[in-house]
Amino acid sequence: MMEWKNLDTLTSFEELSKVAEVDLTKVMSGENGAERVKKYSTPMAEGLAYNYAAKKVDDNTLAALAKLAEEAQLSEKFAALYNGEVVNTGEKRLVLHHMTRGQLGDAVEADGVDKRSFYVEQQNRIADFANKVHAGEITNAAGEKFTTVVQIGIGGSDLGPRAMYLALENWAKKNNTFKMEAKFISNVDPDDAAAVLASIDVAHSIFVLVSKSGTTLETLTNESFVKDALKNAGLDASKHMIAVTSETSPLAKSDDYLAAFFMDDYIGGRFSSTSAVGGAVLSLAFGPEVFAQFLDGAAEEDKLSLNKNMLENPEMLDALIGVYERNVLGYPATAVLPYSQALSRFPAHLQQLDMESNGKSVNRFGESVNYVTGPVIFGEPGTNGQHSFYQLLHQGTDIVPLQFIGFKNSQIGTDVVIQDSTSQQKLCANVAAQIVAFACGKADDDRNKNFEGGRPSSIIIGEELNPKTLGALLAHFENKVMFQGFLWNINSFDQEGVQLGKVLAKRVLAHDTDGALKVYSDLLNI
Ligand SMILES: O=P(O)(O)OC[C@H]1O[C@](O)(CO)[C@@H](O)[C@@H]1O
Repeated sequence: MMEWKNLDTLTSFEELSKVAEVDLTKVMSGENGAERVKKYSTPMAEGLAYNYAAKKVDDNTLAALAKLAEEAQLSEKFAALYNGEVVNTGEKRLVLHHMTRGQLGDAVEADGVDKRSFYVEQQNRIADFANKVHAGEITNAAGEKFTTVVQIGIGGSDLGPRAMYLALENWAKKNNTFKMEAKFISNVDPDDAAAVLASIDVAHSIFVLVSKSGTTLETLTNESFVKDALKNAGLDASKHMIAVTSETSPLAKSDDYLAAFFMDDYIGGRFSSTSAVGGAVLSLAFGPEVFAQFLDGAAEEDKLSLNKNMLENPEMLDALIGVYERNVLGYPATAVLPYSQALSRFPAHLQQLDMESNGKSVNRFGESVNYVTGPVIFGEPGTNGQHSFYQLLHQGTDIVPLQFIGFKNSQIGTDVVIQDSTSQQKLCANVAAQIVAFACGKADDDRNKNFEGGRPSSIIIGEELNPKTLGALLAHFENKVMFQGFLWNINSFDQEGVQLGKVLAKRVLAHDTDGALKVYSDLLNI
């Protein structure tokens, strides 16, 4: 029988906290280190590998983590999720984003339809629409082709799709699948929309309004901003806009759009990159085949997440090690450090994915938990981060676990040899150096120059960032976050914590304020 229990009630968690802490400075030095790097690695989909040699684990820790995975019933809970149980208890919803890229278990019927068929139908509709735009069958009023796609959305309706677009932009150009440039408007700051509009040719732009709820203030404001700009340019806004929303949202039945594509309430915003939310902009930008490859990569990684053997399930393993670091070793944050410029917005996407999902202090039954949950997530691409916040990571008073991502090859392939190495080699040399520097440190009599070491990291390594490896990478983190939510016994699929600020902002705009809120409103001239 499946039981949802708090982490601190599990015997295996108690046992885990008694396992001796691994001293990375010892185990990662010399031949020991070489052996560990070869041993502590597990294959991911699409030729990626999750290497955890520089984590504070050994066979004893791993055995304790495996027991924890079993007692917490991680595989059973994942099965309950993809087989259509109401796992999102807060909102009383199913959680079906995996179905946008495959069928992991039973067919799930909801709202009177088979959900997998529904998501595939939307993908097909988007593919057909994108193909017609690329072929010049759907054009602007003057019969000219659209050249630019602009996504209007915020949170999950922006971060994932934007990060994925940037991740594949240069790959698509190099592989001759680049169809249209994409831009994104998210912030309600008027300078965001104004700057994007000033940078494009509106007459040849198609706008994708993305809002699952159809009620998000920022997105509706930016829609009006864009419609105004189109009107001022003498254009019919409804001929330049499509919508991605849920069938129950106010946008669904509007005549304001050329077409509407649907997702539903069973796909959380931050888990929506593989739904129509990412599908529309990515299919328009790179073609539906590229989007399909991205889905294939995610589907392959999802299959690995089914593995009951933790050592062959990179997502479960990553999640368990993260919980060990957070709840036993007491580390407060996690840095995501892709050594790939194309992944420049990937950490921002993971921030929402992880922190909006697992930033909770009550369990799935609404009771307070007596342990810490989701860590603070931040990150920047390497090597830029090295010249910014790595000082604190190497010598600061907090230990921050690190998640490196690196690829053997660049996407564009243009490179230069300076001092006997290419830029790509320099990039990769840096990530290798950082892992060892963080783990082993370096003793120095001058305390200011001393590196304690013992700072854990993992790395996901691949040949190249392409649609399939990107899909696998995305699914890895989505599933990791989900497994951690199961371990903490929290609901990773709602986000009540964003509501209070929205309510107060409405009061400010309605001039219904007193006390501190009134004074801040006056100071900001509202
Ligand atoms: O797609 P929507 O409904 O506009 O929501 C956008 C974002 O707003 C949030 O609900 C938070 O306010 C996110 O979870 C979501 O990704």
